[in-house]
This record gives sequence, structure tokens and C-alpha cells, in this order.
Amino acid sequence: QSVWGYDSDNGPERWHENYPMAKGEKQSPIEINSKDVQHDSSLAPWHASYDPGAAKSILNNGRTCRVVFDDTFDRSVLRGGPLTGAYRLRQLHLHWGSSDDHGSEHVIDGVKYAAELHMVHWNPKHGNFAGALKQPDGVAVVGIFLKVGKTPKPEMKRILEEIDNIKTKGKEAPFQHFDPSILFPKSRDYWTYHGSFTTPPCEECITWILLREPIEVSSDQMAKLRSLSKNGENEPVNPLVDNWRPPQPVKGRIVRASFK
Ligand SMILES: NS(=O)(=O)c1ccc(S(=O)(=O)NCc2cccs2)s1
Ligand SMILES: [Zn+2]
Repeated sequence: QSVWGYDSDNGPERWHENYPMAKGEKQSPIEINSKDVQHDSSLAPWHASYDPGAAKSILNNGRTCRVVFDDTFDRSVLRGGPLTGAYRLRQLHLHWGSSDDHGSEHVIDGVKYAAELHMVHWNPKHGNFAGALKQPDGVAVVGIFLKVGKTPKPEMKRILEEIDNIKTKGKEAPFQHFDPSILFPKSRDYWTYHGSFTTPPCEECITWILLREPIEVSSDQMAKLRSLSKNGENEPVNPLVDNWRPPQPVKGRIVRASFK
């Protein structure tokens, strides 16, 4: 039985065979249409207070490039917005395309961005991450869209410089003294809705907080991301690209906006 992935024989259309949640009522990502969004003036601003010392390492797991953080105590937390309490930062990772015109998971008014960065946080009231996955308020993911432009954000450089050390699946490198809040765009405007992991097991435990303002990266930086490989060191080269799940049925869910 092939492990899940993004190829024709193990991709999103077949995940439900091993992960029944993939056909659930609150799956992610979704397409967001501004005309259907409800402005909610009661939505509070969100705040991240991250400790740069919590950053540990960066790894290629054959499906994405992931930076992991120490989440053994309330060291790097996300508060406010639609959330109650402080959610601990566990990891960040990205989804991207094989060319600049697609790659994001959420689609905004028909626009697909070149990539989408996810910062994954979990609610410590549920004891540990595994426990949080089973709760509707267990996980909060901040999504940031990456757009190819002329004035790339220098803060992305740090992550992209590490790519050369984690080219193949299973490679990991130390990644310390990094505060991921430098990746946030200027505006704090966001959409929020309830959904799921966009990969198996597709648990419906996520409060999504999607930032309206994309950050800019250069085409060269996107090419760098696409130089990662799905394969292990001595295996045939299989480029790590198009690791995004297409939009899933909204099924009556309300998407709220913090802005008019
Ligand atoms: N694209 S996304 O932000 O929706 C994520 C997908 C997978 C994520 S995870 O690795 O944090 N947990 C997934 C796990 C569940 C059970 C054991 S692991 S976050
Ligand atoms: Zn993700």
C-alpha cells in the first residue's frame, strides 16, 4: 500500500481510502470568495509572541520543508483573533507549485499564489499535540500567502539559505535563533474559518487564520524551494513540487473577515 503523497497513485483524490476524514464535512483548504465572507467586528486582533530560542531544526520530510520549534512549554505562543487562550507554536512548513502561477492551497477570489506558508500551533489545554488533534479547538494554523514580486522579503532568505543542507528526504539541519514573526506582512487583516489538516489524517481540528496581505518572494527564491527533492539521497531524483491539496467543499461553513 503506497504511503500518501501528491502523485496520481497516492494523491488527494485517493487519501480517503486510508484516511476517511478526507471526505469529512469541514475539510481544508477551501476557496474563499469575498462576496460570501462575513465581516465580524467582534473579531479581536491576533498576537504572536515567539521566542527566537525556541527554533530547533529544519527538515525535508519528503513532502515539505518544515522548521520545528520547542513546544514543551508556553515559549512561543499565538493569542487573540478567534482564539481563546494561548496556542503553542510547533512547526512551520510550506506548500508550493511547479511554477509561479500556482502552489497555494487556499484560493482567494480565484487567485492561486505561488506558495502558502503554515505556522502550526496547538492548544495546551488538551495536554499534548496528539490530544489536541482530536479536539475542534485543538489546533490553530496561521496561513501566509507568498507572491512572486520585485521586492522579495529578506526574512525568507534565512529559510531558503538552509535548503542546500536538506536537499533530500530525511535530511535535517540545525535551525536556531529564528523568530518566524518576521515573516508576517504589515497588515494583520485575516479571514478565519474552521477546517482540517490539508494532509492526512485530515483531522477537523483547525481554526484557520489566513492573512489577507501576501508576502513577496523572488522567482529565484521559488526556484530554490523547487530544488528540494522528494527522494532520499541515493534514489532517483523526484522534485518536491506541487505539494498542495486542492480546495475542498465549503459545505455551508461561514468564513469571517476581521476587516471590511
Ligand atoms: N497543512 S496543515 O497546516 O494543515 C498541516 C498538515 C499536517 C500537519 S502536522 O504535521 O502538524 N500534524 C499532522 C498530524 C496528525 C497526526 C499525526 S501528525 S499541519
Ligand atoms: Zn500546511
